[in-house]
Amino acid sequence: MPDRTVLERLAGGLIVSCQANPDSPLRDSYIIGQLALAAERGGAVGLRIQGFEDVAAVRAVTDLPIIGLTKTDRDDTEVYITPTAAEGVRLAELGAQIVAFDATSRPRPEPLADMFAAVRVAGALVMGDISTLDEARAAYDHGVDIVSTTLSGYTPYSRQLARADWELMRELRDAGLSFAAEGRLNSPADAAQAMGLGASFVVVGSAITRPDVITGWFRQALET
Ligand SMILES: CC(=O)N[C@H](C=O)[C@@H](O)[C@H](O)[C@H](O)COP(=O)(O)O
Repeated sequence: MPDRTVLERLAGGLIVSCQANPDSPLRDSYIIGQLALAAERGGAVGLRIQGFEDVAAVRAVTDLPIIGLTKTDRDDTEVYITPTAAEGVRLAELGAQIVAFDATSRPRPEPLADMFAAVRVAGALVMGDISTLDEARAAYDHGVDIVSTTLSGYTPYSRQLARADWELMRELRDAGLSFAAEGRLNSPADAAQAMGLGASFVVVGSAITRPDVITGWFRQALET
């Protein structure tokens, strides 16, 4: 059975997403492991890690809780974050205590409830990456342990914002639904604001672990 106390370990804390796109110079599992160690040194209470190799590499260097996911391009669906139960189970076997799934309302290859159940049997909790309040409600109906605002702006029907989706966070809070805040939290002030809006914990990626993206922010600021 999954260890539910992992959510208590994460509560109120910072989870750092250590991911590198295939075209990034940082795309190397050793480097991802080093980014994870740097995040731990800075006080992260958990890590969000993409792909089997990176989850294994990070598990080998730290005991921090891992939220694992895959990013899989498929011809038959728009869903790309952990689209199948088999991927989720493998992530759990490699040491992810929480597996993140796309929990949007888009057509998917396998039913959410089945994927959640399979991952639980493998010993991990499930996070539902959502883009709207309705998707969060549906994810809880299907038995999710926590939802994350990850996919706001990444479905055509959700708010398309250049900043974090504070409105979605307020909606989740007002509906009494536990949530992780994630997506475009690009400064310490953003992270603190998300906690102030009732997030259980916050997940930050680009602003900490994507120097190519951060460099672009600075370059743009100099151009204007
Ligand atoms: C939409 C999607 O695929 N998000 C991914 C989910 O794991 C990551 O690429 C993000 O970096 C992560 O969600 C953190 O967000 P931000 O990098 O904005 O702090």
